Formats: sequence, structure tokens, C-alpha cells
Amino acid sequence: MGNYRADLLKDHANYDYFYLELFASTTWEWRELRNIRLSSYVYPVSDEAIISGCVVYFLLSNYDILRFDISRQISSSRQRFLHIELMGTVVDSANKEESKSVLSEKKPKVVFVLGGPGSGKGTQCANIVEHFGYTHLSAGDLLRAEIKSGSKNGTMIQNMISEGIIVPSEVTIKLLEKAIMENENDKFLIDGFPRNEENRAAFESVTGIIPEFVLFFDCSEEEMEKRLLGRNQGRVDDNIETIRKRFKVFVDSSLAVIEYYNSKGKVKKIDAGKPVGEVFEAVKAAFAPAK
Ligand SMILES: Nc1ncnc2c1ncn2[C@@H]1O[C@H](COP(=O)(O)OP(=O)(O)O)[C@@H](O)[C@H]1O
Ligand SMILES: O=c1ccn([C@@H]2O[C@H](COP(=O)(O)OP(=O)(O)O)[C@@H](O)[C@H]2O)c(=O)[nH]1
Repeated sequence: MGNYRADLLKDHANYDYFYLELFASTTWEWRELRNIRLSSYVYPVSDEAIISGCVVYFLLSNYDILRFDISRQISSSRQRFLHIELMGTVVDSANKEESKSVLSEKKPKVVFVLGGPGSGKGTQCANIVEHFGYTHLSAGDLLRAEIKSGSKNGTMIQNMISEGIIVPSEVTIKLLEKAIMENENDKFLIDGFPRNEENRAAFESVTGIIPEFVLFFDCSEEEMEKRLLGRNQGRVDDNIETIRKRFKVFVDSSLAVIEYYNSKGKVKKIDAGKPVGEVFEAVKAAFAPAK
């Protein structure tokens, strides 16, 4: 338990609680593990569980491995604790090196377009493409296309999008790199990414790309909720329950990215609660060369 607290919780104020059932074949009993506390940054990728003797390993969404040793349950008079350790991170290092050299040769110009779900990122990106010659890469669209393509990560991505959870950085970054490499343009709008600090740090270190600036669409939850419920694109996550989860993820994880770039003087904040045309006037001003 000591390791679990020390390693997983030291940096994070926010966590989610999970419930796990294990079948002990020796005693022929189901064991219920309640209140497994994980940082909100991560999510167990359940179909990746590995069992060896009394130890269960779970791959987490950030490629950390969580180790449950069910033979080492610690009891106190009030509560039962399970011995849980964080085992380190799965890193695809060979691939990282390869992609870094390829993308750093291309040296594309990148603008991140961030804002809550329904703040109008996609809508304004379409306008920016027309007026300023950028190529629009929506991280969410790339992930949805990956599900449709029948990729091995499809089920995991589908589950995470349905829950409004952030997909592991490695998956999203690979899709973004591929899209950048396959396009001749050298100016890209990356819409809806990075969604947390881990996304941001991984993207910068893997690709070597630092954004020119960050466009931040600031909009009230009330307005975003209204827009998402009216979006009508048949998305699995545009229902009120998932919308609320996405708002929470945005506040808990994504705002930190905007704060980081703000501290570097890179954020251009747009009042996105106005009508589309008015928002675009502000967007145009953000893209105009500084005088
Ligand atoms: N300024 C705006 N005022 C009213 N509705 C908008 C505005 N911008 C976008 N919308 C609508 O709101 C919904 C969400 O917009 P979208 O661009 O898809 O947001 P995001 O990409 O940030 O999730 C869409 O149906 C879109 O037509
Ligand atoms: O970099 C990204 C972009 C999107 N998503 C997932 O895709 C969903 C939809 O994101 P998108 O940007 O398409 O829509 P928005 O929430 O901004 O309306 C999110 O809730 C996440 O589950 C993700 O994990 N990483």
C-alpha cells in the first residue's frame, strides 16, 4: 500500500475509484476489491490484464503497469488493503527515435486549437483552413477514423471515447505524426490535442515540435452543453452523461495544458460564447501578423 500511495498519488489531487472482482479458484470464491484509487490521468485497459500466480498485472492507459498481489492483503480492524505497486512504463523507444528524426526534418509549423468540448474548435478550424491555408488535424477525428479502420487499438479507443477519457498519448501521437508526414503542407492546426500535461510533454519530446501559439476557445459549460446536445452527428459521446464526464476531464486535466502555455506567453484566448461570425473575427485577429 505504501508504494501505491507514494507513486501514484503524490502529484495528483484528483483520482477516480474503481471496483474489481477476482475469482479465487482455490477457495472457489469471488473477491471484491472496492475503492481502488487511481489518478484521474489513467484508466485500466482491462483486456490487457495478465495473471501470474497470485499477481495480477494491469496495463494502464498511460502505459504504466499496476501490480496487484492478492496474497499480500493487509488487514486492519476497519479496512482491508491490497498490496498494489506501480511497475513502470511501457515505452516504444525504437519508434520514438525513428519518428523524431523524420518529423524534425519536416519542421512543420503547428498551432494547437484547444477549448472545452463544444466550444467551436472544429467549426473555427474550417474557417481558418479557408483563410490562412493551414491543414486541419482533429485528434478526435483521427481517433474515430482509427476505430472505423478496424485497428487493433479500435476497441480500447472506442471504450475510452464513450467514457470521455483521454486515449494514451502514444496512440494519438502516432496518428498525428502519420497525418503530418502524409500531407505536403507545412502548416497544421492540431485541434483537441494535447488534452493533458502528459500528452503535451510526450508530443514535444517525441516530435520535437513546439507550437507557434495556442488558440484557446473560452466558453461557458452551459453554452457548450447546449451546442453538444444539438450537434447531431451521431457521436457516442454527445449524450448528457458523457458530456458531463468530458467537462470534468477538461477542467481536471486539459486546463493545465493551457496554463502551461500561458506561462510561456503562447496562449491567444478567444471569447467563444459569441455567434460563429464574431468568434471568427477574433480568430482572424489572432492569426494576423503582429504589428
Ligand atoms: N459560435 C457558435 N455559436 C453557436 N453554435 C456553434 C458555435 N460554434 C460552433 N457551434 C455549433 O456547436 C456544435 C459544436 O461545435 P464544434 O465546432 O463541433 O465544437 P468542438 O470541435 O469544440 O467540439 C456544432 O453543432 C456547431 O455547429
Ligand atoms: O487528443 C485526443 C483527442 C480526443 N480524445 C478522445 O476523443 C474524445 C472526443 O474528442 P474531440 O476533440 O473529437 O471532441 P470534443 O470533446 O472536443 O467535442 C475525447 O473525449 C477523448 O475521449 C483523446 O483521447 N485524445
